Amino acid sequence: MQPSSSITVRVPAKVNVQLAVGGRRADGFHGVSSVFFAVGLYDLVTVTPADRLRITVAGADAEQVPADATNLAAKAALLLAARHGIEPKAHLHIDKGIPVAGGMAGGSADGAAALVGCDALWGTGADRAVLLELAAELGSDVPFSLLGGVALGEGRGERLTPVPTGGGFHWVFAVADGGLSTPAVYGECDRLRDLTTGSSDADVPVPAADPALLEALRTGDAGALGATLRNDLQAAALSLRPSLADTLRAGTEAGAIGALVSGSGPTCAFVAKDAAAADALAAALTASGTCRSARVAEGPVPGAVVV
Ligand SMILES: C[C@@](CO)(OP(=O)(O)O)[C@H](O)COP(=O)(O)OP(=O)(O)OC[C@H]1O[C@@H](n2ccc(N)nc2=O)[C@H](O)[C@@H]1O
Ligand SMILES: Nc1ncnc2c1ncn2[C@@H]1O[C@H](COP(=O)(O)OP(=O)(O)O)[C@@H](O)[C@H]1O
Repeated sequence: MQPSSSITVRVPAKVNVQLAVGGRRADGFHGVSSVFFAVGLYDLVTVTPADRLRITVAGADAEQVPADATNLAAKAALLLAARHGIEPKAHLHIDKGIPVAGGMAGGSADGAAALVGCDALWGTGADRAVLLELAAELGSDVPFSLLGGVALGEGRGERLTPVPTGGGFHWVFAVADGGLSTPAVYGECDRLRDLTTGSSDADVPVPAADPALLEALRTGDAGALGATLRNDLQAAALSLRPSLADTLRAGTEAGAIGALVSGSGPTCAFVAKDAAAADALAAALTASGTCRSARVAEGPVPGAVVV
């Protein structure tokens, strides 16, 4: 394939409609049963030929995103180039639409988008299985950003099985001021478990997917989905950021049919019964003063795709 001048990849955010967290593993990760759900808030990653690897970032909170080799998109480009024994010559421009450090896998999204974009730019022709394997090396959530839709993530979240869904769902996301660190939230989860059980690992049940939640997804039943949302990191996120309780309450009082912290937070996610209810809920959340902004999104949507 001839290298083209510029390739743009669109990649969605995620919310975990279930995040069941097991005990710490020997490698420091936690076993999870994570039902990932891709929603229509997007980053755009544009890959252009260059004489070396360059990263630029624009969009909301761009100044909080590293424009160096620690950026997950840069790591993805370096990994793919090393795999094929080529120089990582590309300019990766990231346009952030996904809240930064918000529990919506924005960095993972950019890692997945960079894999897809660089593979297309360099004509390396990696097949899906190879991209998924490289994605898992980059981070637990990166494979899902490639796949999109709805999927059950096991292991540390990287082993994916698609989950069938019976239609679209309407979401509102309350974006907070400032982020939360994912390792800090897992650490707080362990600390809280230590306090209550004396051991954070021994008595923690092996996480498993909730059949009622899978059925709600399969039938497209928003009310049943709202009733079965679960996030084992929520108590830890609330412990580190108590004001999130006000956000969750504001959304519930404004008519949300389900509410939870998205992943490690601090973004709060709300299920609405239809598009009009989602708009009304977003307006009420904005007026409540309990979040920086409220954004409406539908899902599920596909993973990283060249546009
Ligand atoms: C919590 C979740 C929920 O989907 O995402 P966010 O809400 O932050 O986006 C994920 O588990 C985050 O996945 P990701 O952000 O890819 O994490 P990684 O880079 O693999 O790991 C970062 C750190 O998080 C902790 N970690 C991550 C995954 C996991 N199953 N157990 C863990 O304990 C570890 O401390 C690890 O060093
Ligand atoms: N491309 C990227 N976009 C956003 N953050 C990134 C990126 N690459 C590295 N990071 C770092 O990862 C941290 C977590 O960001 P992000 O992936 O948005 O949040 P979360 O892990 O909560 O979903 C950020 O604070 C930032 O320092």
